[in-house]
Amino acid sequence: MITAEGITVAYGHRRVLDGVSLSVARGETVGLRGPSGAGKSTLLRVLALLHRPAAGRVIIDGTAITGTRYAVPAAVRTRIGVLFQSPRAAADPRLSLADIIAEPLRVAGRPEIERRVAELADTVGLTADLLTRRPHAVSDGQLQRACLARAFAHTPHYLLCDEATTMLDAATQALLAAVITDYQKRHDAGVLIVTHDPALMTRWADRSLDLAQLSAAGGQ
Ligand SMILES: Nc1ncnc2c1ncn2[C@@H]1O[C@H](COP(=O)(O)OP(=O)(O)OP(=O)(O)O)[C@@H](O)[C@H]1O
Repeated sequence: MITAEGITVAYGHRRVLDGVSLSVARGETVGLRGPSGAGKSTLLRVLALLHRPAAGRVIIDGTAITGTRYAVPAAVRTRIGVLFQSPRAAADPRLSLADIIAEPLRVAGRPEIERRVAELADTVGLTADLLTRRPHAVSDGQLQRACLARAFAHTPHYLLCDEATTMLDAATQALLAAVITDYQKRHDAGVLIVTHDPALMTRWADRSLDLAQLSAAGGQ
């Protein structure tokens, strides 16, 4: 299980999250909603160990985490995969799609990177001809698939999706959701989706949470 416990975050003097708690178990899909600016992305970044909260902690499979990013042991850090809203902002425009997918494998010094990239590309439905292209030469949907393959690189226990299908057409959105659901079934992964789309939330999430109800008084 991945748990946020009493998370408080302030940017300058402005408190964005105030003692927020939530948990996502392996195998379940949790939807997180809330008005724009409520702090959904901020909470997701805290859970992804990208942002250190002013108070509270993240607990992953029973281990309380101290620190963020590379200060967290790789064995724990790699249990989390993240997919952001904009693949263009999340991918280096100078790299080929193959290199984008390979990034986390190279950082970890993994062997047989080419084989693993081909396997990951296959998982998300990217054909070999697309892998040599750079982001400007593929669609948003294709690039988001590469970002999803990258998120799967270390076979995470938890996948955090921040409005990850918002800018895609309905068909591509459904395809990505199917890929994620299939991954979830195969690996018993916990999935957290942040979305403004009530239909998507109903279709996809096992349960949905309203960020406004997760702070100190009503954490769950
Ligand atoms: N790095 C930052 N520095 C300063 N303020 C920030 C930063 N990141 C976010 N904020 C502010 O914190 C508040 C919460 O932002 P956040 O993106 O977490 O909300 P959100 O619920 O995800 O919004 P949206 O649904 O519009 O994406 C917003 O007012 C935002 O402007």
